[in-house]
This record gives sequence, structure tokens and C-alpha cells, in this order.
Amino acid sequence: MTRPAFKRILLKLSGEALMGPGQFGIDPATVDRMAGEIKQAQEAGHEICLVVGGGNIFRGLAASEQGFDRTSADYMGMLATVMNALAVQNALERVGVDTRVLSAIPMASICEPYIRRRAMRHMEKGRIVIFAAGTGNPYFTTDTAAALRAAEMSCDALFKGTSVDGVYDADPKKVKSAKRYDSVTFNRVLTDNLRVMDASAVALCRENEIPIVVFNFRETGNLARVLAGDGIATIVVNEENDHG
Ligand SMILES: Nc1ncnc2c1ncn2[C@@H]1O[C@H](COP(=O)(O)OP(=O)(O)OP(=O)(O)O)[C@@H](O)[C@H]1O
Ligand SMILES: O=c1ccn([C@@H]2O[C@H](COP(=O)(O)O)[C@@H](O)[C@H]2O)c(=O)[nH]1
Repeated sequence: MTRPAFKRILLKLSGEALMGPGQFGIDPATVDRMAGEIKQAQEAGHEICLVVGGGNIFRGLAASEQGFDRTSADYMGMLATVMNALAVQNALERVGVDTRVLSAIPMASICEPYIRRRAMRHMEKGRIVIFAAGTGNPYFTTDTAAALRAAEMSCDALFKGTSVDGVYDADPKKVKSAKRYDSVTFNRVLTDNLRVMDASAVALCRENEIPIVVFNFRETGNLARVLAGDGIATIVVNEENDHG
């Protein structure tokens, strides 16, 4: 199936994708490989900004289920995304890509605060902007931050690089017979409660007509393939623009 090509994209890297073969934390070889692929995508003419998750280090909801105060746990999760953002920045700069980390929670000694117009300016200058600390608010996730920043930065699409190769009719890690969609509507994702992405992120993309492309970023070369409009992925769109 051939999908449309997108110029300006927001790439959401799930924290889990940064673990590589490990069960926790950051695998330097995996982050380096991803940085190389992101550089290649930029050289192919794509304007890229990134939102990095934190699930490889800390998830607020899981911690609150074990007795942590939810708000504190969510702030810890947001801090985890800053660590991941710095790791990705470091890897990108090692391969010669100019980057800026902008945090939704100001941390003046570490990175810039998130200011939309500054982010836009960085992108105009050809830098890769890495958005850290999610939305800056507890009770959200980095999926919602990705949808929000994609809208704010006028991105043509949100690419979710994760550990599954698309959206399935059930969680493929739990249901062996689950079937993958090539293309699916926002409404179906929401009504069938397909949990590859948060409902709030999906709704935000639906309202702003930002297609979501879900692909497996654990496989080498996949980013280039899906950006070129092929490769294994699922595109989530509004019915009326369905590319399926
Ligand atoms: N219908 C579905 N189709 C595809 N994946 C699904 C579906 N339902 C649940 N999932 C699960 O969604 C997960 C994808 O989300 P991901 O692991 O990237 O989480 P995240 O919260 O975005 O990132 P992080 O790892 O940073 O917490 C996969 O682990 C997959 O098993
Ligand atoms: O806007 C946000 C974004 C994230 N969080 C907290 O961070 C962790 C890690 O993010 P993931 O999206 O799960 O990778 C998340 O579990 C939340 O606890 C937040 O509070 N607000």
C-alpha cells in the first residue's frame, strides 16, 4: 500500500523503543541507530520535531497504583522524559545534527523552556527540536503531548515510533490472532478502544486533521520506509480523507 508523503512531521519516540533489547533504561546502541535514521530522514527533506516518552524509566500511573501520590509520580515521569530527550539530543549531535531540547517544565540549567515561537524559529533554521517533559501537566502522557505539539508546530502528520508495527484490532502483545489495519479511522480507534495511543491524543489529532502513522521503530530502516510512503505501518485518518 502506498501512503502519502509528509513534509513536516512530529516523531514520537516511545520510551520503550529506547530500551532496545533491554527491559529498562536507555540502550546507547539503539539510540545511536535511531539518531542515524532521523538524520537520514532530515537529509531526505523532512522537517522533524520529536517528543520522547518516559516509559522505559518511569510511568506515573503504574507508580500511583503501587501507592505513590499520582501527581508526584507524574512529575517523576515527566523528568524521565527529560533524561531520554538529553540522550536523544546527545546521539543526534554526535552524528552532526543541530538540535534543541525545549522542556514544558522550565529547567534553565539544562535546556530551553518551551516557547512555541522559539520552537518554530529553531525549525526554520533546520534544527531538530526535541520536546521534553510532555505537556508539563500531570494526568497526561507524552502521546497527548505529541498530538498537542504536532498541532502547535503545524505538522503534516504525527509518526508514532513504537514496539508494534501498527494498530491492531486488539493488543497484539496479548491477543495472538489480532489483525493489523493498514488504515483505520480515528473514530474506530476511539469506539473500539484500541489502546495503541491515548484517547485524548487520538481525539486531538482527529479535531485537527493530523494523520497518525504507527510503525515499529525497533526495526532498522523502518523510519525511511514509512516516510517514503511504504513499509509496514498503520495510518489513522478521518473517514473523509481515508487513504486506505
Ligand atoms: N490495538 C492495539 N494495536 C496496537 N498496539 C496496541 C493495541 N492495544 C494496545 N497496544 C499496545 O500499545 C503499546 C504501544 O504503546 P507504547 O509502548 O509505545 O507506549 P507509550 O505509552 O506511547 O510509550 P512509553 O513506552 O514511553 O510509555 C504496545 O506495547 C502495544 O502492545
Ligand atoms: O504530559 C505529560 C506527559 C507525561 N507524564 C508522565 O510521564 C510518564 C512517562 O510518559 P509516557 O507517555 O508514559 O512515556 C507518564 O506515565 C506520566 O506519568 C505526565 O504526567 N504528563
